[in-house]
Amino acid sequence: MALSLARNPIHRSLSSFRSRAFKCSMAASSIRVGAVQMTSTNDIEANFNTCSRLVKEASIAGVKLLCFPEAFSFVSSRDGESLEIAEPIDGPIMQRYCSLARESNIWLSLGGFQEKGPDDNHLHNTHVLVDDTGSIKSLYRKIHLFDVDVPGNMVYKESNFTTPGDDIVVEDSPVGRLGLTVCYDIRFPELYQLLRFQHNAQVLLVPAAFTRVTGEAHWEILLRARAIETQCYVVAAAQAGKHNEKRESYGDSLIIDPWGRIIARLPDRLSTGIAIADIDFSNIDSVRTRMPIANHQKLGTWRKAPCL
Ligand SMILES: O=C(O)CNC(=O)[C@H](CS)NC(=O)CCC(=O)C(=O)O
Repeated sequence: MALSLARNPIHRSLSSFRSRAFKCSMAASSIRVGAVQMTSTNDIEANFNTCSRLVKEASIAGVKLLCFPEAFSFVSSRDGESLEIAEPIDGPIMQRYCSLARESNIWLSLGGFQEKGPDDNHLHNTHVLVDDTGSIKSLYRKIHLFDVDVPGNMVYKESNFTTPGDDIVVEDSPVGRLGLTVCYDIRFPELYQLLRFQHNAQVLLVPAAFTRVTGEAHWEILLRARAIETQCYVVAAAQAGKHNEKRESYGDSLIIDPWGRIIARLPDRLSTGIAIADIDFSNIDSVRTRMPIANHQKLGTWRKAPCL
C-alpha cells in the first residue's frame, strides 16, 4: 500500500525480505544522506523552488535520502494562515514534492507538512516520507505539541490549531530503518527509546523549526543525547533565520553518528544549504556490539529481547 493511514502502531510497507536484502547488500558500504537548512516563508511557490533546487544539488552529490526541515513548504506570518493553506496528503502541494522525488530518483523526508486535519480548525503537523519513485511510504503526525512560554520570546500554543498523532512510525529505506519524529518531540526520550528498542530504528529523523532561545540552549545537546542513548544516526534538518517580522528559527542542521559525533553541520549563520554525510552500517553494528545497552536495560517498559 503506497499510502498507509491504518491505525497500526507501525507503518512499514516494505516486506521483511526486502529489508533484509537492504541490510545485506549494504553490510560493507555506506549510503549518503543530506539535511537541508532553509528559511521558509508564507510564499509556497518560492519555498518549492528552493526545495527543487536543493533536490537537484543533492542528487548530483550522490545523496539517496534528502531531509527537509519542519514547515519546509510554508511558514505562516499570522495566526490562522496555516489552517487556510492546509491540504490533504494527496493534494496538489504534496504531489509536486512527490514529482521532485521521482524526477531526481531520490528519497525525501518532508518534515512538518500542514496536513488538513479532522475539522476546519485543526491540521496535523505531518512528517511525510516519499520514496525515489515518488510514492508516499509513511506518514508520522507530530505527537508532542509545542505549547510553551519561551523566555524572552513568545507564548506558542500549537495545540490551538493542531491535532496530535498517536502512532509511532518506522520505515525501511536504502539508508536503513528510519524513525520519524518532528521538532519538539526531541524533548521526549521515551519516543526515541521505543523507536530504537521496540522497532529497531537505525536512523532517527528530526526535522525542526526550533526557536532561537531554546535552540541556543538545548538543540545540540538534545540531539547528541538521543544519538548516544539509542546508538542511532540522527539527521536533524533545521529552519534557520528570519521567516517574517515575528518569527525566527535557530539553524545548525546536524547529522550525528551513533557514537554522538557530529559528522556534518550547517552553522546557524548560514541560511540555506545541505549538510551531507554517509550512513555507515558497520559503525552502527560496532557501537552496539561493543556497548550492548539493549541487553543491559533494566527499567524501560519497552525492554524486549536483545536486538542489534
Ligand atoms: O508552526 C509552524 O510553522 C511550524 N511548527 C513549529 O514551528 C513548531 C510548533 S509551533 N515549533 C516547535 O516545535 C519548536 C520546538 C522548540 O523550539 C523547542 O523544543 O525548543
